[in-house]
Amino acid sequence: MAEESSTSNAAAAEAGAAASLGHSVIPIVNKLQDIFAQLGSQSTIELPQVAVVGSQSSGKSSVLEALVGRDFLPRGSDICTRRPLVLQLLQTKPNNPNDAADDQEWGEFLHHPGKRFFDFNEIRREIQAETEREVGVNKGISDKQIRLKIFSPNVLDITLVDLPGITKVPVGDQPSDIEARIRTMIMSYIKLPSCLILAVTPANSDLANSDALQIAGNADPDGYRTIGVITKLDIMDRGTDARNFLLGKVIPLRLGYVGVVNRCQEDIMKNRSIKDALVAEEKFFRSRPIYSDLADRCGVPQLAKKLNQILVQHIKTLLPGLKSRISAALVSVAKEHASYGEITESQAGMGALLLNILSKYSEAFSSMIEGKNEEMSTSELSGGARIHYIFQNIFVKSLEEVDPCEDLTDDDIRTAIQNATGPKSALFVPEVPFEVLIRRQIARLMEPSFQCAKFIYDELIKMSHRCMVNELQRFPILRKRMDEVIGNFLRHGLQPSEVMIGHIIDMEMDYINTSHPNFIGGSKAVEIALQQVKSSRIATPVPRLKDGVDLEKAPTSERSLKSRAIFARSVGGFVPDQVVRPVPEVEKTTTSGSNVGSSWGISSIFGGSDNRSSAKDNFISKPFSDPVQNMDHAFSMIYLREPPSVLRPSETHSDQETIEIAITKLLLRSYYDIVRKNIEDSIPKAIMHFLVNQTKRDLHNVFIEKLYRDNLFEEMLQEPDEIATKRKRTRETLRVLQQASKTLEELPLDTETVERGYSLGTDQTGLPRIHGLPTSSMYNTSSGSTDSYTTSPNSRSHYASHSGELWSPMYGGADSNGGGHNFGLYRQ
Ligand SMILES: Nc1nc2c(ncn2[C@@H]2O[C@H](COP(=O)(O)OP(=O)(O)OP(=O)(O)O)[C@@H](O)[C@H]2O)c(=O)[nH]1
Repeated sequence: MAEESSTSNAAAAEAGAAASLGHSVIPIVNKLQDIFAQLGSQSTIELPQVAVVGSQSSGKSSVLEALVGRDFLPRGSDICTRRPLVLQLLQTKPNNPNDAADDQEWGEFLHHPGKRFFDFNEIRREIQAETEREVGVNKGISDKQIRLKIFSPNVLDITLVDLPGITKVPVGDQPSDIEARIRTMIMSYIKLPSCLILAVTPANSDLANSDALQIAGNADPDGYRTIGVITKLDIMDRGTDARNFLLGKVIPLRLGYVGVVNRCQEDIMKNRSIKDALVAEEKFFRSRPIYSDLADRCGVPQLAKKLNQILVQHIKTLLPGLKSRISAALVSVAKEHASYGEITESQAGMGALLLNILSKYSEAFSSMIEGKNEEMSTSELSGGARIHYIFQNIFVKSLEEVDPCEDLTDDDIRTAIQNATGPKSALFVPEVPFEVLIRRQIARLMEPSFQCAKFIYDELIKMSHRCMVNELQRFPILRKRMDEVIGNFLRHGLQPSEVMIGHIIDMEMDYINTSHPNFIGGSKAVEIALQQVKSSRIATPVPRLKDGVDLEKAPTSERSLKSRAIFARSVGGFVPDQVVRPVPEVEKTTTSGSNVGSSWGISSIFGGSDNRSSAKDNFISKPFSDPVQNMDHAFSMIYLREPPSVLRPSETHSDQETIEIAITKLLLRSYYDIVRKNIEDSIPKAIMHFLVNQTKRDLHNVFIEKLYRDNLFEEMLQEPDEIATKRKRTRETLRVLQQASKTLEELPLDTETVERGYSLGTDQTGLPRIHGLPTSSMYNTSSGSTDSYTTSPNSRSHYASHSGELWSPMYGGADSNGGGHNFGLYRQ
């Protein structure tokens, strides 16, 4: 007898713990929270909140209390919960597990910040008082929350909500629409997809009319997050039982039902403890054979188990994300740790390390240029690709866009042509001005070519800075010295490439190869120029050119020109600066018109008059000073005007000049194209050869020559203190992450292990180990004894088939019967 009672006490103690909500999940959650903390993230595991709903006095607060395992909620036969109570359970971590003070549990209300309530009876009184402060003493209700935090080392971080019960008839201070108001209030909590609903219905009422199931059905029509709780099984009408309710035969529910027996009002008056109540509950079910085959759906521990299963499912859904975060963190921390390297103190070791760094740097630099860099970016161009871009998209493209005649006005060309012929009237194609002008244009290519080399140089400098950034972090002195060496080396590499660029452009300017097969040549240029002028004349409404010449009237000349690669020309008259003497329009037209008309073409070689002479006539305003005539004072002197300091060609173009200009432009463009192609090809080659490839080839040697000195090892491999600290810190983070990853791998998330309860510890190796606890159920502690009733797999499948439950928890389907569980309660 004595033995039986001690067994019963032990069972009661264990039941208290086992019945608590989340008891068996706490170790998993704790471990996961630790992992989050190790990852340095603020985020924690968010568990779904649990709300109890049901009609007034159905036993909601009693169920919640039993799940929490502490008496602290006002309960009574009358309306008790009149404001929503949001109860946040928060786990405290004992600083010292051996210190009893660390085991303390207390409550804190939002409306009493900072005040700790260690006496749970006082918490109950404060809930009552706070309710009354808001809604008076006469049964009034309010949707204004009371927020209470319970701190305890033995709870799971979860939020529970106790809601006012549904009532139909207003009493006391209740408004006439009390039912609608309460329903709206309840819905605002249970409609949240993350809310688990405990739909509480007393067994002594009609389940088909259950307010709880009705409102839960509205919020969760698929039943993925609603558990039916049948209370007061002990006060059912004699001769009735709740079997059909529990089996889901009255109203099927996906997550099923759990029947419970809480303390009656008398128990409350007598201050019966929850532990005792759990023992009494167990006795109740044990003494009712009608429930013997429904062991998995009878009793508060079973309700806690069901909730635990759902929480496990929830945690399972979080794991993949957590795992990938840990893996990512592991990779980056491992890399960072490797970048801090190991400490080397011997001279030989330092030499080898330095040599290794210099070689790796040179290789990394070459790889960057060649595009073989391991850490190749996919978001932007880097290394060699940027060099290619500078050559092709900047240098070549800019050159292609250049028009060699762009900054040459017709007047410039005309002036050049006239200057080139000197005092004579030139007869043939203006070759000299072409060469002068093309040289000027080729010279323009010098600057962009130098610029291109500078861009590549800058690019190489940038690349050198990006090389081995992490690895060299620990050796700032070496990094600085290497930057100096490579900077000097690149600067020296720039010089020969610039010299070469100068040569290439000079070569192009030095010899204008008019025999180049791609050059248009004089005759073709003449032909095209004539066509151009002709078609432009046709296009213009005025049939005559500005100087009054109709080219159609010169067919012979054209033919002659077409047949020859050169053509004769008649130089347009020089007109002095307009300031000197403006030429009347009529006079100009007549002069040049007759000129061109007669001198255009081959015929003009022999018969053409020189414009300059006619122009000259215009300038004569004073008699020529002659010594003979000077003697004769009877005659007035003829004075020539001083030639103007600046002479410009006349404003008007002769027809011939127009063609000459067109020809010159054609020749310029054609030859420029040839040069441009050469430059576009040879400048990048020169830069690659003298600067880029030279650097690649010789960098390693230069490093060795400049930096690999016995007496420099120590100085260059000097590490800042901060690196040593970082190395230590990352080593620790790495260890923690490895452990977290291993813990995660070993988390026993199969339902069976979780239900049985387990704890995670650390073995001597520092790695986590898992203990299976004997059991989380009070009912099979004495397995093998006659009091232990284990449900056989057969019997489980039997009642499963009768259950009418569609077990598929909100986080993705698990079998509520949890094949292989050992939760048998009662003798069959
Ligand atoms: N006999 C018996 N009485 C119970 C049981 N559950 C609750 N009671 C009693 O029923 C009354 C109401 O319980 P509460 O837990 O306050 O019910 P509630 O649904 O929270 O009530 P309100 O918040 O007022 O809506 C109390 O007197 C409880 O002691 C049970 O399983 N058996």
